[in-house]
Amino acid sequence: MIYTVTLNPAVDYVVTLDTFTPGAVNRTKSEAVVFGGKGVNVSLMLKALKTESTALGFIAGFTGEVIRAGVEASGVRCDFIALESGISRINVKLHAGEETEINGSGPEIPPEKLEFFFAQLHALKETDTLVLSGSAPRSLPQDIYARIAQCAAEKRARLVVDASGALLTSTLPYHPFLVKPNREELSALFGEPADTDEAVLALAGKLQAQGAQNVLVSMAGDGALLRTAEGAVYRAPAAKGTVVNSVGAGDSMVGGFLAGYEKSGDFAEALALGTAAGGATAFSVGIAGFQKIMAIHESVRAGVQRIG
Ligand SMILES: Nc1ncnc2c1ncn2[C@@H]1O[C@H](COP(=O)(O)OP(=O)(O)O)[C@@H](O)[C@H]1O
Ligand SMILES: O=P(O)(O)OC[C@H]1O[C@](O)(COP(=O)(O)O)[C@@H](O)[C@@H]1O
Repeated sequence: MIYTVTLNPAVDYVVTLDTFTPGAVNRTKSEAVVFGGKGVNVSLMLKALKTESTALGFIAGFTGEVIRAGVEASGVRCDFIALESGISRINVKLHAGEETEINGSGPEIPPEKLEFFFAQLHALKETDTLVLSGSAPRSLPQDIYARIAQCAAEKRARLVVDASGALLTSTLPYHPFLVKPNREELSALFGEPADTDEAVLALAGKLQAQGAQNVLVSMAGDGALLRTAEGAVYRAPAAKGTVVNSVGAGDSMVGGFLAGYEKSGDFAEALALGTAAGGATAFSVGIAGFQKIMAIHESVRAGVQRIG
């Protein structure tokens, strides 16, 4: 079973405006509400690709209940822990020429609820995959990702991490099967530019030297690069289409990659499906559905190349 962990799920409020003027009253042109948080999005994409998963994490208040109901209605099994106070985040995604995001910090998670979460993880098995994605609410200890990663390692479950900064690096000693930074996150991790394929691959190699197995670097409209544990390098072109809302594209790439890898055990296939899934979501308001992904899958797949 694939388990996704979203310590900090969110309702994403996606608004478009012709122009955005700070300090003034701005009126929207369109608005939409979608359920988000990185692990939740991975589960939604896995479902779209007919791959089962269970969504874990913490929800709170009316927004938490909306997230649970929405995710369950999509057919994803949820085992969220409900908090007794606070609300799950409402993250604002502003589209006014460029994309601006305002992400909340999330509700307080009391120690007993955290203990309950670790008890859930205790049931992990060697055949399971644990996907650890997104930020952690401020109330959680700084080593939270390391502790979860250690738990997965003890159970010999496959670990996948999509997070930034110290949250990501703290998991590397536990040898995650896959990490998926985007180009900006990769550059920020090392304080070095990641503006060419060579630079990206060199930094991906540094992540491997610190313990990561396979490194998938998403590069938005420039596609993606994968450096495998064996040192093979694959490049995928970005899908062609009109961008509607690229929020969730990275999570969709992780979901697509895992669905592709589960089905084929082949990195090129996994990369192709991940890239198609990411593109299809960028061309949609929320997480893309099966038809939209399949419509671009073949052309992306034909463009995937082994370059090293
Ligand atoms: N503008 C775009 N055109 C085509 N594909 C895109 C676009 N934006 C994202 N994607 C696809 O989704 C993947 C993940 O997007 P990216 O923006 O890099 O991730 P994140 O959301 O984590 O920042 C990319 O590698 C690409 O395959
Ligand atoms: O946990 P974080 O880092 O604040 O990110 C949460 C946000 O990320 C998203 O999951 C989208 O992530 P990506 O665009 O990286 O795929 C949103 O749905 C959510 O609002």
